[in-house]
Parts: sequence; structure tokens; C-alpha cells
Amino acid sequence: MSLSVTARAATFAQVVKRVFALAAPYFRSEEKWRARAMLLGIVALNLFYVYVAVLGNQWYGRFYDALQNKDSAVFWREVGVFGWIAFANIAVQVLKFYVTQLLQLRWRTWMTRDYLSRWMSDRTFYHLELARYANNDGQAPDNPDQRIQEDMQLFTDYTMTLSMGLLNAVVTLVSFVGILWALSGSFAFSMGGSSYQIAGAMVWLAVAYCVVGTVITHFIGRPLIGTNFRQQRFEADFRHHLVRVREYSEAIALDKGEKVEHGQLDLRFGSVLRNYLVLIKQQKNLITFTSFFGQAAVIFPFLVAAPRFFSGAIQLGQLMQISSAFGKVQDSLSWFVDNYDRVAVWRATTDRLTSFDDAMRAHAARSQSLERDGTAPALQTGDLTVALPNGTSLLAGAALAVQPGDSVLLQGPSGSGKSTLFRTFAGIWPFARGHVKVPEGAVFMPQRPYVPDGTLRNALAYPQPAANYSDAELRQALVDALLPDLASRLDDSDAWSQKLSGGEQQRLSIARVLLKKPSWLFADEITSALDAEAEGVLYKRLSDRVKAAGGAMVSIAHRAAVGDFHNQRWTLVPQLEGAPAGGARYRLETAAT
Ligand SMILES: Nc1ncnc2c1ncn2[C@@H]1O[C@H](COP(=O)(O)OP(=O)(O)OP(=O)(O)O)[C@@H](O)[C@H]1O
Repeated sequence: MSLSVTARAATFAQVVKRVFALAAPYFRSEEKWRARAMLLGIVALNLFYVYVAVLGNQWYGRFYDALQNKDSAVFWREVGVFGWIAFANIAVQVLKFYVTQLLQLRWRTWMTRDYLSRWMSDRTFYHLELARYANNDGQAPDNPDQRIQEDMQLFTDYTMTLSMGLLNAVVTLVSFVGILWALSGSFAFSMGGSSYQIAGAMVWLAVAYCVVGTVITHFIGRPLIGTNFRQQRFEADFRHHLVRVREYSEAIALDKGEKVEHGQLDLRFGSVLRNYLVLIKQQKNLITFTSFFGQAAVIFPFLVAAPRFFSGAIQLGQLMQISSAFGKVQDSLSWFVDNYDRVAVWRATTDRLTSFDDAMRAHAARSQSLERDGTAPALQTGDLTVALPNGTSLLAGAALAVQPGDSVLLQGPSGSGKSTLFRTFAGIWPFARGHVKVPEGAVFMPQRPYVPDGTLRNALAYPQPAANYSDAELRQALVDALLPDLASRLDDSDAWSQKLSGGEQQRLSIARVLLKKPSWLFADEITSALDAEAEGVLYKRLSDRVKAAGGAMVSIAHRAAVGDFHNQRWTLVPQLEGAPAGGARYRLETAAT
């Protein structure tokens, strides 16, 4: 089932439950007292705001009566009273805005930090991406960047403004229903020979007016929920693709891939536009009705109360009070009508955050099928099975061992799972079973190193702080990794992943390892972009360092010459179908070189 269908199917009670589940942690966090006090303050300000509105309504009665009676003394006194009411109104509005914004900001900050720390911990960010490709059924959350950056802001904003708006509407309704009831008189009619009187007729008329309005709005506006949900998703997909084009600009330019990328961007933007058009049409229908509903509400109370005014039963002041009170009652009863599209966005946002939150919780609660000990004296695996996200087994029942002093070259056809075996040793591949023991502090060098933007000093020390190393150590590492020209540029700031050549990036990654001096090293095609001479020099340096530190090295490399630096060879050999390898695609053969 897709998320948009889930979004539509969710009942109101479920939505409230979800909102509560997303909102409650902040109000129970270490900031709870401040958060609760601010919330209470905002509630109090909202109540006071309604009280000021009640004062305003009473003022209407006195003011218009003074006009009708041409009583200038009362008129001028009421002008003064108006000044006070207006001042209170302005002050409470400003305060309400300020405290609400502050609470929203604090709440968003807390939520963003909480989600960020859960997303970044236990490699959740990586596993959720894997799960997305593994399931591909729309259940795993897409675009986590959008959820963290945009949805969090929308959720805190809309939850505050909508809930306070609703509170305001309810309190206004309760306050003004009383006023309207007292002013409205009763409605008399006869039916079947008997006559009837309905007390508080204006109140019932307002209720009937708004119930009809709300029901119609709900039917007209219902499709907006799904459309809003899809809109946010299409916008995020479009943005994500733009970012990818920027990131891979060089490769795309060399491939002359502009046309394809342009087409892809057009396609995504097309989805944004098509859905937006649907959204506009749905909003147009909704606005047509809500505008009609709002305009009719201006004249409606006058039409109903005018006969009593003309008959002299009520004064102009009372008529104006009735109209203003009807307006307030109608306003609060049509809160839902007025906020329908915001509620739609809010529900879509809530669904997106809930599925993200659920995915992170499920990830945290998942049972580990791989037993991993990261503090062993040597590398050892037992009954190790490595599979792909779709369940295909690459390797089954592998028992491997590497002792200090060893150096192993892992080879096999492209795509056979060499890097995946390293991912399993590193403990980041969730589709593995069995047990693995890995020495503490083992360093894994990936095929494509990550080089952060910023100073060269930081890129070299990554992920440790550059302050951990002296300038001399940093320079020496660059020289040892055959990057002497960079040794004088430690404080230069740049987008190194764009500026450095592939080989330079590989040498920078080797410089990092030389700097950290690990005893155990797992190197995945770390010299594939280097010439044979540089490859030989760097492999010798690395294996000498590792041996001197009493550790071992396991390398993946396609070139035969790399074998000179290793005393063992592991080879992933393809299995014929039906061969006894536990149903796996490959079997691992070990041999001394
Ligand atoms: N995140 C992923 N989702 C799905 N399949 C994946 C993922 N990562 C790797 N694979 C698949 O796992 C298989 C093994 O990939 P791996 O990178 O381990 O191969 P390799 O032996 O290191 O290849 P090469 O020599 O080309 O680097 C491949 O078929 C690859 O498509």
C-alpha cells in the first residue's frame, strides 16, 4: 500500500494519535518545564485574546446606541474605551506571535536535533537507504533530507498554529454563543395549527449555517490531502535530482549527459507541475465555496435580525452586536472550512514524519543476525553468510581467519561481493548472518573515498579533528602518500572532491591512513587510479607500517602486481547452479601465494 493511500485511509483519531506521538517527546524532554510554561502562556494569551474580543462586542452595542441616540458624551467616552481595547488587542497579538514563534523555534530545534542524532546513529542513514532499494514498495521513507529540513518546520508551525487556532475557535464559540443567545430573541412559527417558539434562534441558524458549510467543504476539499502529500514528494524528488546533477556535474559534462539529465529534470518537474495543476483546481473549488460561504455570512445575520430592528424590538447597537457576535460564532464554527488546506498539508507532513520515525524505531529495534565482536586480536569469521538486499545469497557458511603479520589479497569477478564482504567485516551490511571477529581500530578504506569540502587539513584528518595532529605530521603524511605539492596548502579551503583528480583523492585517502597508523587495514581498490610505480611504492609503505604495528592487511585489487605485497589469496569463485555452496552464488577459495 502506498503512503498516500495510507494517508487518506487514516482516520482523524489516528491522525491525532500520530501527532501526539510526534509532539509528546519534546514536552517530556529535558526542556519540558520551559516548553510547558511557554505552551501554557500561549494558551493564556489566546484566552485573553477572546476576552478582549468579548469586550469589543460589548463596546459595539454601547457605541452604536450612542450614535443612534446622538449622545455625544457617551460617544466620546466610548472612543476612549476603544483606545484601551485596541491597545490590549495589539499587545496580546504581538505577544502571542512572539511567544508562539519562540516555542516553535525551540521545538523545531529539539526535534531536528533528536531526528538528526537518531538518523546519524547506528548507521541508520545508510541502512534506511539500503532498505529503500531493498523494498522498493514505498514503505521505506524517501528523501530524509526533506523530512528533516522541511517537514519538521511545517509540523511544528502547523501543529502550533492549528491547535491554537482551534482552541481560539472553541473558546470564542462558547463565549459568543452566550452573547448571541441573549441577543437573538426567539423565532416563532406555526405548523399544523400549533405555534412554536425557538429560543436562541440566531445561534441555531449560525450552527446550521456552519454545519452545512463544513460538510460541503469536507467533500470538496477531501482530495487535497492526497494531492498535497504527492506535491511534497514530487518537489523533493525534483530537488534531489537537481542536487545530483550539481554533484556529478563533471561526469555528466564528460558523458555529454546534459540531454538525458535535462529530460530527467523535465520529467520530474513535469510531475511537480501536473500535480500542482490538480492542486490549484482542487483549491479553486474549495476557495469558490469558502468565499461564497464567507460573503454570505456578512449579510445573513442582518437579513435575519432586520425585521426585529425595523419593528423597534431592538436598537441599532443590538443589531450591530448581533451581527458581530454572529460573525464570531460563524468564524469559529468555520475554523475547519477556513483551515482545510492547511490541515491537509499538516496531515501529509505528519504522515511523512511518522513513517520516518517508525522506520528509525524499527531500525533501532531490529534484531541483529550477525554477531560481531570488534575487539578481537585477529580477524575470524564463522558460518558467515552474505546476501544482497533482495535476499540473493552471495556467499554462505564462510570460515575465514587472518592472523597478525598476514596480508591477504581478495580477488574475484566484478560484482561478486568483495566490497560487500568488507562491509560485513565493518559491521555496516545488515544482510549478513553468522559471526565475525574484527580487531579493534581496524580501518576500512572504501573504493570511493569521501573527501569533505573545507580546509585540506580537515579533509586529511577526517573524521578526526585536525587539531589531533601537528602540522609536521600532516605534511609528512602528504609527502609519504606522494602528494608533496599539497603539503604547503594545509589551510587552503576548497571543494576537494571536485578539484582533486581521482588518483589524488586516492592518495589523500592513503595519506589519512598513514597519519592514523592503524595496525589492521582493509583496503578496497585503493590504488586503482594510480600508475604501477606509485601503486608499488604506496602498497609497500602501507604494508610495512601495518606489519610494524603488529597487524595485518586485507586488500581488494584487480591488478596482479599487487599480489607481491600479500602472502595469501582469497578468491571468490562463481558457483554453477545447484553446486553445494549453500545456494550461494560464490564460494571462497583460500591459498598461499
Ligand atoms: N546497496 C545495494 N543495494 C543492492 N545491491 C547492492 C548494493 N550494494 C551492492 N550491491 C550488489 O551486490 C553485489 C556485490 O557488490 P560489490 O560492490 O560487493 O562487488 P565487488 O565484488 O566489490 O565489485 P567490483 O569488483 O566491481 O568493485 C553487486 O551485484 C551489487 O550490485
